[in-house]
Amino acid sequence: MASPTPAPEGTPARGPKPPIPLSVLTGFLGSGKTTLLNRILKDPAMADTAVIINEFGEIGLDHLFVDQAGDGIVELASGCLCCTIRGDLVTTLENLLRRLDNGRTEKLNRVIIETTGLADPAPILHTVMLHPYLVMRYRLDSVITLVDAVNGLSTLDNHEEARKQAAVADRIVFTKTDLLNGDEAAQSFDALKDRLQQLNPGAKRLEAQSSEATPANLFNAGLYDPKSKIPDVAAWLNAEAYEDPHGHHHGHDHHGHDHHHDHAHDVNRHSDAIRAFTLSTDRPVPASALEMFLDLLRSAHGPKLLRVKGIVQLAEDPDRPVVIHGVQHVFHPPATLEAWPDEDRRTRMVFITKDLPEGFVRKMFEAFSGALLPDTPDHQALTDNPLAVSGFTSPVR
Ligand SMILES: Nc1nc2c(ncn2[C@@H]2O[C@H](COP(=O)(O)OP(=O)(O)OP(=O)(O)O)[C@@H](O)[C@H]2O)c(=O)[nH]1
Repeated sequence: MASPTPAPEGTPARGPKPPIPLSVLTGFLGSGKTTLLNRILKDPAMADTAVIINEFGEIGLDHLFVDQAGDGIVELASGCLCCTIRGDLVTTLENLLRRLDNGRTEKLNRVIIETTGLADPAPILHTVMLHPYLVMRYRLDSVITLVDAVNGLSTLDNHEEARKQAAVADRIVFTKTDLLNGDEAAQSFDALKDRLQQLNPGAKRLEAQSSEATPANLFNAGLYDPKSKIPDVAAWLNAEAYEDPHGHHHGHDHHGHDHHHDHAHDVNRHSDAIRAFTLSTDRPVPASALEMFLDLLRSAHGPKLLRVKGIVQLAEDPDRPVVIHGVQHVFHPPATLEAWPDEDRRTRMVFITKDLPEGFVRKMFEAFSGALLPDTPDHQALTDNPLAVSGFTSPVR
């Protein structure tokens, strides 16, 4: 069993290699993952990609195979690599690095992990985020979720896993749009899009059959675009997309009924427990307050945080923003940027939560960041007695 090695032998002395972008391709059973992969792997922009899949038997990449190597990694005619998860994902990811470091593979531009149809992508992201070596060599790029335009709505209605897959996506790709015939199908597709808007307003949407489903549009959704020095934080966060298109302000709705979600019932009879919202403040946040906020949120409500992304202006170092990125209870090591990418220097965080109301997170953030509401315990009280936090769930929906 391979264990992480801090400095692989044979690494050229010219410093560490840039981390390899890693994307997760997910989508419900039969949603068209293999079909899309087969198509995009032929694109020259996908050269030197490695695809990790669960079972070869399931995937129709046979015609691309040319060479079966001992480590279970297969070289495709396109120059890409393909491997199954034979041991665990860590071993598979290490094997790819080993090939790169010992020169058996010359270049590795990208890794794509195709999940099984029923998988929750979070544990895959955790595997990389929690591993001290892998987190240095790979960087999380995008979660791409495929949604069947015909069956997607009923799949979302009936399967929790499908809702989670959609909620954590950076890209939502509609497949089988060619099968949408007639008014009824068109209406159902509109309802599907509305439903996804509720689950995950920030994800960019594409149609698999259209010319827009290119590698450039599917990938590079992460914070770091290798071509630009200053990361495009605004595109990564896409915080504007979380704003209510109907003009209701979430933040002013702490008490009683939440009309934003009421009108949503027209399209969403099932009242998803998944919520997407954004918090922002132009007041710099003390580093200790940020740490306590995230710690408390993570330790008390980790499983309910499907995805958290943010850029934070620290009181101690306001010119160098900190980027946070969490999936459930696991947070990526925070990254400090050398400068703000544009003139917007507000702290902005986007949340996709399950069974965790927006008002609760908002109040907790306001308490820690110092923007106190009159009826909110101050952050000193919260940290003196973290159990007190549960006390202010009651008035908030
Ligand atoms: N008409 C049409 N059929 C599609 C499209 N995408 C996929 N299919 C078909 O849908 C079926 C399932 O596609 P796959 O690519 O195998 O789906 P998958 O997500 O990899 O399936 P699993 O690995 O079983 O989860 C196949 O018969 C495909 O030919 C599409 O855009 N239009």
